[in-house]
Formats: sequence, C-alpha cells, structure tokens
Amino acid sequence: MTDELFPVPRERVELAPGAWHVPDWLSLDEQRELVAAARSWAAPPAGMRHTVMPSGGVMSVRSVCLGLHWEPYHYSEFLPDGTPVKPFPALLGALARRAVVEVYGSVPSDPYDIGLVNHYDAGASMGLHRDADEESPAPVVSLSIGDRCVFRFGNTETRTRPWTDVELYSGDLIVFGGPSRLAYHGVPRIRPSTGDPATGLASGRLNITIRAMGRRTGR
Ligand SMILES: O=C(O)CCC(=O)C(=O)O
Ligand SMILES: [Fe+2]
Repeated sequence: MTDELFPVPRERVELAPGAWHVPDWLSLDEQRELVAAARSWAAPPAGMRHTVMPSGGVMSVRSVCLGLHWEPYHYSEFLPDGTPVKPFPALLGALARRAVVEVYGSVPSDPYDIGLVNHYDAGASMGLHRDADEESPAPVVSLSIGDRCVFRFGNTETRTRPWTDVELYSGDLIVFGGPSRLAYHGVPRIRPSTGDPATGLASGRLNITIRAMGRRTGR
C-alpha cells in the first residue's frame, strides 16, 4: 500500500488540552507480551464477552475487565453472573504509570487498578462516550494492537463536533487527562487486515484501556 512505500512520519500530537496521541509507543515485544496475556485474560471464567447495554443493545466489541468489572454504568468486583473479576495485572499498572510520567512529566494521582480489554473484529466500532464511572482524575491510558482504526476524540460538552479523527496503528498510545479526562471519544471504524501477525494477533484490533478508580467512601 502507498503509505507503506512512502511512510509519512507520525508525530506526537495533542488532540485536545491534556489528550495525547503517541505513535509507536509499544515495542513489538511488548505488543507480543500483551497479546499473549490478553489470550489468558479473555479465557473463561470471567472471560471476554459482549456487553449488554441497558437498552438491550449489545456492544459490537467483546470486552474483558480486570481489577474491577464495568457494566453500564458502574464498577463491581463481580460479573452479573456472580463470577469474580480477574485481578488487575501489575504489567498494566507499570505501563500506565510509565505512559503518564512520559507524557505529562508527573506521576499519576492514584494507582491504576482497572484494565478494560476490548477486541474489535472487522465490523466492530464503539460510539462516542465518556469514561466517567471512575472517581479518580488520573488520565486514561489506552493502547492499540493489531488492525489500525479511526479513533475519534471529541470535547467534554457534547457528543457532536468539534472532534479530531486520528488513525491509530498497532503500538500507538492515547492518554487523556486534565481538562480532557471526561471528553467524548470513540472508534468509528476498524481497518480490516492491516495488523502485523508478528504481534501474535491473527485478526482484529486489541485495545487495552487502563484507568484508576480512586478512593471511594465505603470501599
Ligand atoms: O478502542 C479504543 O481505542 C477506545 C476504547 C474505549 O474508549 C473504552 O473502552 O472506553
Ligand atoms: Fe472510552
């Protein structure tokens, strides 16, 4: 493809105040390690599943949560069937902390304790939404592996424009904190069969989103 023959250098870009796209942040070895880990996170019990929305609609991505289970619109230590959520892996905490220190130059306000692992097949997408069920202001750290996608980063006020669309490649990092912590964002489309099988992911796109719950009273 043309962009492989004449690669356009991809720069670190601030999509909105406090929201950054960092291309090629993960090494191939790190991507491989995460794909292998995701395989075990995806396995039952408490494995990957389609989330059912309160409307009865089913999300097109398949997801598995780590540390705390997200079900629209709250977190719990258990899945709806009563299965305990898998533990939060130290690997994800270390990656998220490293991302925040590198991008913002300061340590995150709270320890990371939630991993949300999404798998998109060729036709999957995620509508514009906010990650708003955490109590911590710590930035959301989001990693992409496999097929490329269009990532849409909007504003904190509305689900509509202004927004910025960026192409995310395997290994890219997105972080959004500060004034953009509660901005709308989503994935309108996947670019099927653009991933490198060397990551260990045969098809689709893997997204790993790392968040901090922060202190809650009564926990
Ligand atoms: O797949 C992505 O890049 C975004 C995922 C996301 O926004 C979420 O899981 O809340
Ligand atoms: Fe999100």
